[in-house]
Amino acid sequence: MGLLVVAMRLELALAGKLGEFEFDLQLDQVMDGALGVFGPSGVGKTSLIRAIAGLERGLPGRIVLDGEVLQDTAAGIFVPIDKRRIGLVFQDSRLFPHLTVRQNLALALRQTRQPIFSIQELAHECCFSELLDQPAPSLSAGQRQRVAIARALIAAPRLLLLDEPLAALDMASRQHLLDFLQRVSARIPLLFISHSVAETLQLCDPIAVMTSGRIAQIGPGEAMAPSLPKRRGLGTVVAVDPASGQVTIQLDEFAPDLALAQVVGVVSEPSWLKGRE
Ligand SMILES: Nc1ncnc2c1ncn2[C@@H]1O[C@H](COP(=O)(O)OP(=O)(O)OP(=O)(O)O)[C@@H](O)[C@H]1O
Repeated sequence: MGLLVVAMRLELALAGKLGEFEFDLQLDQVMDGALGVFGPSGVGKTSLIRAIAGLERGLPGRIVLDGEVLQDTAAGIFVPIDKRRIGLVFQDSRLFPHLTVRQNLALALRQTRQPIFSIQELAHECCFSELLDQPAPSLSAGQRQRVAIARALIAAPRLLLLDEPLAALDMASRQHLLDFLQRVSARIPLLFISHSVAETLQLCDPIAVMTSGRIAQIGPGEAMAPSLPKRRGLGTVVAVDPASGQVTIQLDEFAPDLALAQVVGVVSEPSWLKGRE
């Protein structure tokens, strides 16, 4: 990947209802790097990226990307999804089931005359080179997600929208892909939705916080961090040494503040150990 900083302006003003849920989405943002969108379940994050991608016709208003009007309901403009040059990855992205991984990627490659990545490069970066000739249905959920990210990138989108793209992945793959997405964001601006504060803070700057159909706040990652939910994660105790008080915990969610095998403290006499052998 060469170094080329790409920035583009995204202007968005959409107001209306989907079902009983009311939206008033306003955003005017230079997309440069990765914009994180954070918020509890059901506040409208997926609807926001569906609208930008051209999958949501139910929200009237205006969307302008890089000076191109993608939607202007009053003027009767709605550019269809395949003409927007916007990549999209969902939590449970589907591949074409009758094709191999390579064929899925080759099909997406046909959508662009100016590819940024080759199939081999993406297979290597997203760690699925050995799966290229496998039929798509044989993939695990995590493998499918890695291929879905590659498929979105191979079409050389001008903007990549990611909705919980790493949810199906194990910790090591998540960290690997976060590093890769960080490098990608120097070439292609990203809009990244995740329920993980740690992931969002690692990859994204700025960060937008949504509440009930609106973008309530947007600001630099550092400034937004204190208003994000407290970092929590699941972990499993894998070893206890009562003599030294050392408890080894394997984290199920990666924690960017902690290095591998870092000692964060010693439990002198954990109460929950009392009475155990
Ligand atoms: N096409 C639709 N018809 C009716 N209601 C809809 C439609 N699309 C979205 N909604 C409603 O809009 C609200 C926001 O949904 P959305 O999926 O965008 O939230 P979210 O923040 O992405 O949630 P999660 O984090 O759980 O994925 C929900 O109440 C949902 O039921």
